[in-house]
Formats: sequence, C-alpha cells, structure tokens
Amino acid sequence: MRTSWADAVADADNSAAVTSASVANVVTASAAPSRGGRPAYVPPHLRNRPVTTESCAAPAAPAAPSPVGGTSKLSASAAPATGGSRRGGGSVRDVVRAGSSGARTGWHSRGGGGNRKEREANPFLNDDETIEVAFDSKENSGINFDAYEDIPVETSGENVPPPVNTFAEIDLGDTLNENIRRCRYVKPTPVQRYAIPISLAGRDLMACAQTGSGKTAAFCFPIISAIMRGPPGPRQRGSRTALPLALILSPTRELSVQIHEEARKFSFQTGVRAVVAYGGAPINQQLRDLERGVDILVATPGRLVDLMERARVSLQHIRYLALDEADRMLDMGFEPQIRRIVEQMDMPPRGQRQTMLFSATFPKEIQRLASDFLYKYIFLAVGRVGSSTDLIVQRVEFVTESDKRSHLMDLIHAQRDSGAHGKQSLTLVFVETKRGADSLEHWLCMNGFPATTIHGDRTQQEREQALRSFKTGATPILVATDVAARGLDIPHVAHVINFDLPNDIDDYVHRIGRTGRAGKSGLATAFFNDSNASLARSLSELMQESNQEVPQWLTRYAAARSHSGGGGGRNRRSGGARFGGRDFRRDSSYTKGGGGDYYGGSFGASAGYGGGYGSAGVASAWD
Ligand SMILES: Nc1ncnc2c1ncn2[C@@H]1O[C@H](COP(=O)(O)OP(=O)(O)OP(=O)(O)O)[C@@H](O)[C@H]1O
Repeated sequence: MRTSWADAVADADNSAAVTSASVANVVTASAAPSRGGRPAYVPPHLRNRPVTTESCAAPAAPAAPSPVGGTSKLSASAAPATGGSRRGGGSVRDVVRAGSSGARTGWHSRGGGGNRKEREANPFLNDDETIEVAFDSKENSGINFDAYEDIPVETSGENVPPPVNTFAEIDLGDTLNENIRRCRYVKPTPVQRYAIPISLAGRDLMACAQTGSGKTAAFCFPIISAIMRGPPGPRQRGSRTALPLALILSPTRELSVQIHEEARKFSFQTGVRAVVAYGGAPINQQLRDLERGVDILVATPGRLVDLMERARVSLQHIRYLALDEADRMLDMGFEPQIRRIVEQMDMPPRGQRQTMLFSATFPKEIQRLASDFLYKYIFLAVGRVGSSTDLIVQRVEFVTESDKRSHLMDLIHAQRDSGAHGKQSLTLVFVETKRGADSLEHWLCMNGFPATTIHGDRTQQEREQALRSFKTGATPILVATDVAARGLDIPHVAHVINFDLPNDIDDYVHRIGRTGRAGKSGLATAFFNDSNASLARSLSELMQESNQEVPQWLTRYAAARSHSGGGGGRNRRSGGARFGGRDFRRDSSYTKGGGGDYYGGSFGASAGYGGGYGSAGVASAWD
C-alpha cells in the first residue's frame, strides 16, 4: 500500500500532537527495516543512534532488483518477456537483422550469451500504474504537443536532412516501432523530428533542446536502428573484453541508470542489448552483464575508465558515441576524462564513428571544445515560441538566509493545501551543499514533512533508495544538490524550489527543468538574496525571455551589476534574444578549420522562427 502525501501529513500531524520525545521517535524510526527486507533510510543525524520502530519517512514501495547493484528499478524487470517479435515485422531492416541471427553482435552471438532472447526481461512491465494512483490523474495526460506547435527550430551545417512529422515517415523497423507504441509516443517531439533523420543519415550532431523535450529517444532511436540494420559486430571469441558498438556517456549515475532503462525499453526484442556501468555499484555484477554481450554501453566516465583499465571494455568497435548533458561532460570537471576516453584510448577517431552531443544548454566555449569530437556536424537548436512560460511558471522571492526555512515551510504548506482530493505531488528542493541537504532534510522530518535527500556523500544504495522513495511519493520532498539537477525524468514533480540558487544560470535552467516536462506544467520558486547578486542579470534576462514576471527589485539588482561591470561572467545573456541556440561557428571570430572541420554556414531548416539572433554567450533553448 502506498502512503499518500495526505496520509503522510496526517501521520505527521498525529505525531506532532504528541510529545517532542515521541517526535524524536518518529524520526528515529527510519532505521527500522523496510518492506522487502532492505534497511530503511536513516536520516544522517540518527545514523549512530539505536534503532527504534517508527519512521519519519513513509515506507518506501518495495523494489524489484535493478540491473546493477540490485536497487534501482521500480519495474518488475524479472518478469518473462511478452509481446513483440523481432522476426514478425515486414520491415527490410528487421528481416536483415533477423536473418543475421547468430552471426552478428547482440547477446545471441556473444560468448556465454546462448539463448538469451528467451530470458529477456520485459522492461515495460512495471508498477507505474500503481504509482499513478497516488498522484493527481490530470497530471497523466501525456505530452502536450500544442505547447510545441510553433516551436522555433534552427539548423546549421551542410546538407541538413529534412525533418519528419511522424515516426511512420522513418523506417525504424517494426520492432522498434512497436516499442515506441508501447511507450505511448504518438508522434515525435520537435527535437526528435529533426535529430532522428540527421542521425540516421549518419551525420554528426550537436543538439540543443529544452529540458524534458525527449532528447533521450532522439539519440537512442537512431543508435538502435543503425545497429539493427548495420553489419554484425565482432565476436568476442573467448575474450573477456566487451566490445560495444555504441557508447552513451552521462555525468551522473542516476542519469545513466535512467538512460539504460529507456534504452532497454526501446530495444526490447530487437536483438540489441544495452548494458549500464556506473560507479558506486558493485563492479562484479556489471562485469557479468558485460560478459553476456553488449551492443550499447551506457556509462559514467569514471567507471568506464576503470573497466577499460581492467581491459574489460574496449572501444575499438565503437560506431556511435552519444554524450548526454554534453556541456556538463565537457566542462572543467569532466573534460580531461572525456578526452581520455574519446581521444586517447582505442576509440575510432571522429569521421570513423558517428558522434552526437545533446543538452539543453551549450555555452559557446563548450561548443568550441566539443567541435574537437565532431566531424562536419550539424548544429540543431530547438526552442519554443511562447517560451517556457506556458509550462514552467518561474518565481523569485527575496529571502534572507535566516528566513529561508520558514519560507520553505509556507511553500510546502501551500502546496499540500492545493493538492486535489488527497492526491499528492512532488517537491524538489535544491541546496548548495551536501551538509546543507542533510540538515534541511532533518529539519523537514522533525517538522513532520516526509523528506529524503540525494547528494554525493550518500552511498549509491542510499541515493537510489531516496530516488525511489521520492518517485513513489513515499517521501514527497527530495532535498538535493546538483547531482539531481540534470536529466532526471521524474513524473509528478510539481514544484522545484531553489532554496539556494546556483552560481551558474545554466544550472538553474537544468534544475527547474525537473518540472514542466513533456508538455506538462510546473512551478519553480527561487530564494534570492545578496549572496546571489552575481546571478541577478542572467536570471532576470532568462525570465524576461521566458515571458515571466520579473520583480522590480531583481531588475534593480541586475542593473546594479551591469553598472558595476559584473554580468555573471560566462552566463551573461544578451537581452531580448528570442532564440539562444546559436551555433558558435557563426561567430565572426570562428575561423574555418579552427575546429578542424568544414562549416558551410548555411541554414538547413527553420520552422516558424522569425526572430534574429542575439549575442548571447550561452546557447539555451530556453531563450
Ligand atoms: N515522442 C514522445 N511522445 C511522448 N512522450 C515522449 C516522447 N519523447 C519523449 N517523451 C517523454 O518525455 C519525457 C522527457 O524526455 P527526456 O527525459 O528524454 O527529456 P530530455 O530532453 O532528455 O530532458 P533533460 O534535458 O532534462 O535531460 C520522458 O518521460 C519521455 O518518456
């Protein structure tokens, strides 16, 4: 049985009615074992205390085993495979694929792979429908395509393949089409309309499209389809080194797990096998998974390097490379590791592999770095006329440090009171530090609000448990650091609160993008005070561009920063840029050959775009 927000609050209210000693017990209770025999989450302040029997957080839903580490999935992934058939379709590609059975890559041709198809778990069998019961059903109406109708799209590069309007226009193969249908994707989102034909044409791509707009499928579909119709991969012949054909890199473990879950759905019964490898989870399970054969490897960079150093993965047969959150992957923290993987190991060079970079934000200096990895690439920017206003309402409130907690409490109370018929919604609260996350979570629990936390000091098992507990609504408040800012697709997040604002406007864009996804509406509230002055200008510009109400005081802060010469560094935006997805190659400062690449400089496509470029230093489809 799932505990709803209303139940949880009622429980909390009951607890609050008793003595403070019993409140302490309520909190301490999280040390009790949860259902399914897994230890329940223990808030940080109680980790060394004796175990009692009640819980601050409502009990988490039981979980099916994850592909790696045994804790990440909500789905009943061990269920037998049903539906769909690799051989059943009439598509040429499927026939080719089926006809090559046993000779090509995929589990049925790998050492030890044997008769794996029969054992393929059905990734569509999950308990989403049960989860929906706890949430407001009007939130489940699926993607709102009207929100995307007049979306401005810009492409640049040579010979850009034309976009498609429907999935039927692309020959993805019957099995993949069946999986798309199972995902309930009726038609492609704008980024998919453009990116899929570009990728299927074999072109390198740098794609910038707003958060929650379906970028994962935009790179997964062409990869899966190309593997299905391409020549067989190498046979491992007794070697324990895995030889994937495609590599998808992402910056966080949870995002890698999520992309892998998506890839498994899209590739169900296609014969294409996706495996995930990420840090913090037991490596032995991942090694066993790799030994069974891998076509698509989804990985975080650190774990991948580890596997390569152990000679358990070789990239010499990579045909497709995708970097999700590519600007993050190439910023100062990750760049050396990515260069090592892409340029200094055994991966085929650009031009011999196909490379796809995706993100919602692409600062120019990162585009410049990224161009080292790309060959004659197409730049694609997908924005939205009407901007984000329709989907994410952004609010900024001036709140001093000492008032933040009481303000947060007001917001959470308001949110609870607006919940229809006891249905709940989720609130994601971003803070700057791990310690701050633990402390706020503790305080929320003490005040009767079931909360959990995700940050880099927690074990991977705790992180996955926290995410699961949040997704199911068992703990409808998640306090997070930036580790949860990018890519995570969590349905029913109604409110993102920037308790501490980030220093970088791009981080803000990704954080608020955890709500208002796939055409649904969302709310984002930020607490601003003097310590955020450096963000004032870029925040105010972003809000203006998204047709949000900018408070007068924020405009004054922004003006003061402009006069004092502080504009938010690389985050500075130009006012009034209707469309910020600008290809850096269009800059006059860019010299042909500077990126080792030819750029034709012609626009290949434009849909409904009537505005000119600004001189924004940041390319963001939110503009
Ligand atoms: N064609 C489609 N029709 C309906 N829903 C879709 C379609 N494509 C993707 N979605 C859904 O939209 C949601 C957002 O997709 P996804 O996570 O790929 O977004 P994203 O662009 O990668 O976001 P972010 O920038 O935050 O990483 C997912 O729940 C996905 O299942």
